[in-house]
Amino acid sequence: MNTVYEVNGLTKIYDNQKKANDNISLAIRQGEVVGVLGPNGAGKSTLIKQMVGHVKPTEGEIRLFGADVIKRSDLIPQYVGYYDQRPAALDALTGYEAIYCTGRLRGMSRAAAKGAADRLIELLNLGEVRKREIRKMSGGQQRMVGFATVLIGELPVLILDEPTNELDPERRRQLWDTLAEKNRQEGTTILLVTHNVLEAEQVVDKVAVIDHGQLLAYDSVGKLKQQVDSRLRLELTVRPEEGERLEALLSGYGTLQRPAANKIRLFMEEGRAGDALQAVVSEAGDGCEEYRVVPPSLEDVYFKLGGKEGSI
Ligand SMILES: Nc1ncnc2c1ncn2[C@@H]1O[C@H](COP(=O)(O)OP(=O)(O)OP(=O)(O)O)[C@@H](O)[C@H]1O
Repeated sequence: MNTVYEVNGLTKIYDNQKKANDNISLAIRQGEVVGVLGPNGAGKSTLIKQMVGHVKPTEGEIRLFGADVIKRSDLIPQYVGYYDQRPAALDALTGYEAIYCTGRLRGMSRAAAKGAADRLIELLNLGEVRKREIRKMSGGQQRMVGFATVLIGELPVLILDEPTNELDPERRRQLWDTLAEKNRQEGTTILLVTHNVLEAEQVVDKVAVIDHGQLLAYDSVGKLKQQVDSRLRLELTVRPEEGERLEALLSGYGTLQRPAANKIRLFMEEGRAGDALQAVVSEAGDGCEEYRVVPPSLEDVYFKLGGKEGSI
């Protein structure tokens, strides 16, 4: 598999002496979907801004298809579609114009750009804002138009910084589905920063976890999960006054947590799940209002590796 991006020993110290990236090295191969996770201020945006040539590294190198992007920043727009929040520079254009013009800037013919803009408007349900100026759109609509401008031109690499911010659940799903489809059909390489860990899990192959500017982990979702915890989790919603009795009932099956008065979590080896469930079904009675068994999630990985609760 070809290497798309290679980041070696990347460090960024801003003028205020803030070290936002600290010796980060990673490689992204063709066709991979990589999620960058980490709490607020971890250094995620700083990393990708350097990868698209918007911020100059203090140390280290970044190669895009083998070329040094610091020396050859002209190559970036040819290969990389970068989505940074909303298309502020295009504020005075309508939805259609913004998408079409971006296609033209990427070298498409008039007919090709028109056809592609029409298809994207249809695909992303943007008919309502086709003729509306971007500055008069809602935040979510602006973001979806921004997303369409990234997609036009079928660039081989997409880099997206928190693309689902401000989007409603239906739009979020549409965005994730569109990215997954693009990756599957065109082999597009995708790097995205997101706080939607649970949603990202449906799409990403690999995860980079960053905190305090350092890369804490970089691996496939499956490998990270194994590394963090391969146990299943039984989650119960209980009547608080029954909590102690139920904890006693389950204590022999694994490790218990009581995250809230009405919640009990039991981490257990796969082989114990049947017996633990049996105990709940036959002995918990009214004390347990709801229960479910869940495998380790990307969210578990994130928290275990240093992500902070409340920051996603
Ligand atoms: N231009 C700048 N000058 C000085 N410090 C900066 C600059 N940009 C970012 N920082 C600082 O660098 C650190 C990393 O910021 P960055 O935006 O990369 O984090 P992030 O992980 O993307 O955060 P968030 O999830 O909140 O968007 C933060 O402490 C931030 O305050």
